[in-house]
Amino acid sequence: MMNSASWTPLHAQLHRTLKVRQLLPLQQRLLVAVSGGQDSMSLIKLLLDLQPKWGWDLAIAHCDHRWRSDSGANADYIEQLAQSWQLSFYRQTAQQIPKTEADARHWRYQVLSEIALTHNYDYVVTGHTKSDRAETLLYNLIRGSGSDGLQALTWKRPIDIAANVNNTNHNIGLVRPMLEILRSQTGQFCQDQQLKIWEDSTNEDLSYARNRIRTELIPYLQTHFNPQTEQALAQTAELLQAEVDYLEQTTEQLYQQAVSTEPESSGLKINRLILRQAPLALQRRVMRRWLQQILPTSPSFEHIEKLTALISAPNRSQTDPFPGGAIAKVDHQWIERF
Ligand SMILES: Nc1ncnc2c1ncn2[C@@H]1O[C@H](COP(=O)(O)OP(=O)(O)OP(=O)(O)O)[C@@H](O)[C@H]1O
Repeated sequence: MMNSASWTPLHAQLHRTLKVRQLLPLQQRLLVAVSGGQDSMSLIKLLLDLQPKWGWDLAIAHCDHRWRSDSGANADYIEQLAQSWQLSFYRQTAQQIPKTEADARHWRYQVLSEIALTHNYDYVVTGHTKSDRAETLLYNLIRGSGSDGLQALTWKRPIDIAANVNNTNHNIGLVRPMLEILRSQTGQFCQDQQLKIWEDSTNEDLSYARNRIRTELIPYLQTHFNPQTEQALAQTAELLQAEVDYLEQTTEQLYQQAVSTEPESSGLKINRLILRQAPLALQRRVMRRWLQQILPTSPSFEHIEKLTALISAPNRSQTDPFPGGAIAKVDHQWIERF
């Protein structure tokens, strides 16, 4: 058991968040993703200290992208820490060095889900913070994302199981328990706890946009507009998340009512009379849902708008071809894919 002197306000905050949001139930097997940076180092230390109260079985996973000459030493350091804490340690080294941040992320989640599946972990836990949430929201806002992108980093979602892994009966949750904690707090915590951290210089090389949001845009907004910018953005993300959840549930119900259940149409017809009653926000979402079924790529704003226009267009109206060559056509109350 930890002594009370090492119980800090951050321990209390995380403990409370876990309780209130019911993110990581008692006694579960948790695979904690540790990069060596201040956020995930704080995460593992905090979870380790809370472990006696929750009875989890903790382990560490580290993915070595081989981006830096000292990345092996970073992995060794985390391995030693795991040993000193008597935790299982899983290390995966990239065969090919990922070229972009997105490739690296994709590989990382694949590795994490494979380790979790193979070794029977119920949850993968990452160290994303409130600051990450604020940055992700801004990043997506600038790129023209709708509310789905602006909800920016959810607390909990099922992890995408890699396609090459067959055993999909096992559901693994991805949990981000530190979304109420700021990066400045994890920095301070590592200092106070004398946790050595590995600064991630790859950010500077590979993720210009994200890095500049962090080092230029947020400080600018803090200085000139609102010192609590990170709080404000993260709060917006939190509100949007609940709204998006609600809209998605309603969309699913409407979609199920509107899509044809005739066996020969196999979901390729949708009833526009039903959709006509619905507000535009739901029309767009149902159309996006339908397009996701019938297009090979993810639908763009323009695709969704073209299809939504058919809901009130004259009979026999049709769209231009979508990627993959399909078109959508109006046949009385139906919109059909050809
Ligand atoms: N090399 C790594 N090995 C293990 N876990 C990692 C690694 N890199 C990142 N993580 C995990 O992911 C969290 C977020 O890291 P970071 O912000 O660098 O990733 P990101 O790519 O911006 O996030 P996202 O994956 O959501 O896009 C870290 O706190 C850590 O838990």
